[in-house]
Amino acid sequence: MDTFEIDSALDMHLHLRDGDMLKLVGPLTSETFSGALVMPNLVPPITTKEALLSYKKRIKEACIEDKFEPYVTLFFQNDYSYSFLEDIKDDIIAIKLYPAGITTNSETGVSSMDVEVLRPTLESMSKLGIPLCIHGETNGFVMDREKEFMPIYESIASSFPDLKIIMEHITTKDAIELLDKYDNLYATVTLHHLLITLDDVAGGMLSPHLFCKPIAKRPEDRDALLNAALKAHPKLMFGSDSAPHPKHKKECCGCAAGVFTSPIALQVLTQLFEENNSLDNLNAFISLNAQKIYDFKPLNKKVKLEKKKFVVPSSYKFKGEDVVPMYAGEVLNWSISSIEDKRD
Ligand SMILES: NC(=O)N[C@@H](CC(=O)O)C(=O)O
Ligand SMILES: [Zn+2]
Ligand SMILES: [Zn+2]
Repeated sequence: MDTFEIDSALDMHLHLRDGDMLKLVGPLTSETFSGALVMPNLVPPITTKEALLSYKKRIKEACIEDKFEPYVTLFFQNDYSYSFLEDIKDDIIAIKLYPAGITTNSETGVSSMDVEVLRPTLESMSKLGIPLCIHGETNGFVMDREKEFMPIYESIASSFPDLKIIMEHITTKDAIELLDKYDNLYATVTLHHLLITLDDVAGGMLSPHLFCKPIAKRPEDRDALLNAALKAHPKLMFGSDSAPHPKHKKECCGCAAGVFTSPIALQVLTQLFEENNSLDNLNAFISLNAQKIYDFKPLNKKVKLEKKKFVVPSSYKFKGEDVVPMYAGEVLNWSISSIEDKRD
């Protein structure tokens, strides 16, 4: 097969940032994706309706208007009242919970993952039907953080059976196995975690552009993630976790965590699914599963890809911003050939 069509691609975990960085990366996602779930970890994080609506407006201005829907989220706090959540419910797709200090801009996240501490907000979310997205890592040894978080997912899932819980950017076989144990547990997986292991990050020369949280794991973890994605496991969605940081914050001492994949995601996914004879499942993985899990209908946007070499730019620049994508300077087998969009 030399061409492939993706119907209404959705990125269910995306960092669009703000200011000039938003103006740089917004168009790169909105050109080809129909919509994206946008993470709230700005500085300060999105915790009020005012901040949420004005961020959504800035995203729409930065992106190609009318062709892209940003599904915005709120940063989880323990003290959100029921009436506040009831009022904001229709403006958000989910609420994102970060353990304090576990990743970029999560300092004001929750300091305890005890279900009883989280109960008031989770109870309101459950009653109002607001899904909960979680960055699931403990502060244990870096390779074990996600695995150690599994009992926490289990206690939330069993305490709130009506709450939809999304394990964000899963990186382990353990998380894949947990998916099937609870009806209300779902997950996103990134492009890079389908491709790399810790060896690619630190096994040879250090690759700062592949450094992210959670850190890439073992080959058996990557294989479990890839198998589930290739068969379009119905509880698994594509979420790039494309997380741009300025080049000088990646290529330095104290490298920021995050891999920037927005401009290459569709091409590389097509290549990966083709190589594994699974192209028939790609539209489910990249769009249909998310539509079912979150229960919405995206804007209609068709992207055609063709088997033609695409040289990944060495970096993307706008004003003072300079961001290096995954596979910078390398050649991909697939490229975008046309984009057709129309509103339903
Ligand atoms: N994934 C990352 O390594 N970084 C993300 C935050 C996150 O998703 O944990 C970021 O905002 O930079
Ligand atoms: Zn995260
Ligand atoms: Zn993220």
